[in-house]
Amino acid sequence: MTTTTLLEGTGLGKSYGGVRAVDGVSLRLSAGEVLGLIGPNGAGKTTLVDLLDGAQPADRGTLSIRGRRLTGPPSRRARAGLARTFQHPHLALDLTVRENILLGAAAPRLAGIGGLLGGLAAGALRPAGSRFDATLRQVAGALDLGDLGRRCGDLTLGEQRLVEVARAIAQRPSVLLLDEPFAGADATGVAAISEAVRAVRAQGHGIILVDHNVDIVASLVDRIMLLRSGTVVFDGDPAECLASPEMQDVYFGTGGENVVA
Ligand SMILES: Nc1ncnc2c1ncn2[C@@H]1O[C@H](COP(=O)(O)OP(=O)(O)OP(=O)(O)O)[C@@H](O)[C@H]1O
Repeated sequence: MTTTTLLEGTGLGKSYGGVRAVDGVSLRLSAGEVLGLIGPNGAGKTTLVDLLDGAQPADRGTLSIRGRRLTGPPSRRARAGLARTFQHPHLALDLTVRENILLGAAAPRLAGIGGLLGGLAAGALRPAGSRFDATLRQVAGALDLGDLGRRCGDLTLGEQRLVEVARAIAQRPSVLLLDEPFAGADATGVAAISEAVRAVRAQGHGIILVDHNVDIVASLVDRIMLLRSGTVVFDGDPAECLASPEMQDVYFGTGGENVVA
C-alpha cells in the first residue's frame, strides 16, 4: 500500500538565546495518520508546532506540505492546508461560538487579522445557506457545542478548547495541529475531541496531537514521537514507546526535564 506524505520536515531547529528548544527534528506525517508528540515540560513540543505553522520562524531546516515547500506566516500556511489550535486558546472572546467557527472556515481566504476583521465587516461571515453553514452544523454537531450564540468569553476553558478545535476543523485542513486539546476538558470534552480526531483521520487528513495525557494520546495515535530537550528520542509504535527504556528514562530517570504536568 502506498502512503501519501502530507507533511515533511527535515532538520528543524530553533534556539531561544542559549536554549535549543528544537534541535534538528525531522518528521513525516502521512495521509490518514495521527502522530502523537509527547515529552516533559520544556521538551520543545509547542516550539515544534510553532515551527510547523509559522508562528515562529525556524533557524534551520526545511518543511513541505504535499511535496511543496512550506514557508511564511501562519496565514500563508493556512492557505496551504495547515490549521492549529493553541495551548492557550486564541479565540475572539467577544464573538459568539458561531462567529469564531466561521472565522476559522473563512481564515484561509482572509489573510491575517486585518483580512479577518475586514471579512467580518464585509459580511463574509454571514453566509446564510452557503457551504459555511453546512460546515458549521457538521463541526458544531460533532463536537456537541450546544448553543452557538454564546459569547466565547462566557465559556469555560474546556468549552473554549472545543470551540478552537471546531474552528480549526472548519478550515478543512489537510494537516491539523492540536496543541494540548485535552487540557481542562472534562470527560465529555475528551470524548468529543477524541471522536473529532478519529473523524478527521477517517477523511484521510493528517493530525499531530500534542498532549501530556500519555494514555489518551496512545489510544488515539498511529505513531508517537517522544521529545526530550528538543530532540527526538523515540519515534514509533505507541505501545512500544510506552514500554521503551527511553520513555522510562525521560519521565522517571534522572537528569531529565520536569516530570509530566
Ligand atoms: N518564546 C520563548 N522565549 C524563550 N524561550 C522559550 C520560548 N518558547 C519556548 N522557550 C523555551 O524553549 C524550551 C522548549 O519550550 P516548549 O514550550 O516548546 O516546550 P514544551 O515541550 O511545549 O513544554 P510544555 O509541555 O511545558 O508546554 C523551554 O526551555 C522553553 O523555556
